[in-house]
Amino acid sequence: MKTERPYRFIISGGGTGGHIYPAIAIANEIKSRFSDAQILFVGAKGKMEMKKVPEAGYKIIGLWISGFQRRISIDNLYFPFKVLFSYVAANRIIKRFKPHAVIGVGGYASGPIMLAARGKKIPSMIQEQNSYAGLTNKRLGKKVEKICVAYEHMDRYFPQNKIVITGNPVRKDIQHVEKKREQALKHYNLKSGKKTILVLGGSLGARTINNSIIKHLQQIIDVDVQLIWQTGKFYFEEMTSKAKELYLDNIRILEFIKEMDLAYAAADVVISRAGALSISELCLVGKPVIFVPSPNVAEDHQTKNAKALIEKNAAVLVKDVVAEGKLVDEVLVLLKDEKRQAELIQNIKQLAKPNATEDIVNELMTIIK
Ligand SMILES: CC(=O)N[C@H]1[C@@H](OP(=O)(O)OP(=O)(O)OC[C@H]2O[C@@H](n3ccc(=O)[nH]c3=O)[C@H](O)[C@@H]2O)O[C@H](CO)[C@@H](O)[C@@H]1O
Repeated sequence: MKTERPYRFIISGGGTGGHIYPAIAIANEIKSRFSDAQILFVGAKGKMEMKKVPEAGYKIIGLWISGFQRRISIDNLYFPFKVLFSYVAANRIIKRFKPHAVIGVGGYASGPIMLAARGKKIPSMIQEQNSYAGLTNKRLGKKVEKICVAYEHMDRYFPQNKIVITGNPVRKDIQHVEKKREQALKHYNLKSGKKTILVLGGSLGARTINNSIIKHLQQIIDVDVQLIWQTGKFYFEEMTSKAKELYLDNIRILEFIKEMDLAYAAADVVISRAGALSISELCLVGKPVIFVPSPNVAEDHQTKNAKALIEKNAAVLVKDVVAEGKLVDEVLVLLKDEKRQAELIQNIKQLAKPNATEDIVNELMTIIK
């Protein structure tokens, strides 16, 4: 394998922020080491990465690929063709771009590109964000050189000798939010004398969390705390129109948060889905958090992600089924209890992996040598 520079890497995957942002963090770290490196992203047509990756300054090619729907769907008729076409397209991309290595971050596009890379004996690596591995990654795990993971016991899914525990790559600006509180409150036009709750529903938003907040919004308004509430694009209009009737001086409702560093910096306590990247970021920023894991993900993996923290007394868990009844009560209790907050902050910070991105790129360099 020739390794003369400039290096060329393909990063494949996407679908949600939990796959896209780690991919961008890895790309930025490669660029900071090798400014002449060429990086090509490969995603799925129509998915979030086709917008977010170019916004981050990288080129992306979209494959015609999607998952097999578990419910009966007309789209499933196309599925075998999509697999075939995307595999052919992936081979063409690999042949033209001639990468030194391919990194798969999960999501539909990972499969065809990683398989095409293996067919051409190009070194490849998986970055698995969750405490659970999906079917595609489990299969790919047998074929790749390295698997960078964020949780212990991943040998349940992958060959032990390929696993390296690095943590998840987190965007650089999220790593140092301590000094940004005043700037953050100003950004959201909120007051520094008041407590602030940040509500996050993962990159796509979370219906149960939104319903829990809207149902008890008056309770939040009554205790005079501030709210930064990310609804996700599917729920934004519904939530803003329902909230309109209330007095909203302390409430900021947002479809999607671009400046996550400022959102974290402004927060005293956080309510969040338990997506792997949100968890890694919350460990780094060290905030008291109540997790409401999504029950709608493969093998209930968000509950497993969250439990890894709950077992260490590093976060609070409210199950999705009971959230509408008790989430707002729980967050208001936590907001008053500074002793409990301090305990959670201390424990969650212990789980942070601030060097994850550097360690992943170190591993990447070993597979091309
Ligand atoms: C519904 C679903 O399939 N969720 C999965 C998806 O999560 P999903 O993409 O929802 O969530 P994650 O928590 O892993 O990551 C969210 C990312 O989006 C960013 N963000 C979020 C909201 C916002 O307004 N602005 C913003 O920038 C966060 O800072 C974070 O970097 O991938 C994760 C990683 O494989 C999985 O653990 C999740 O189970």
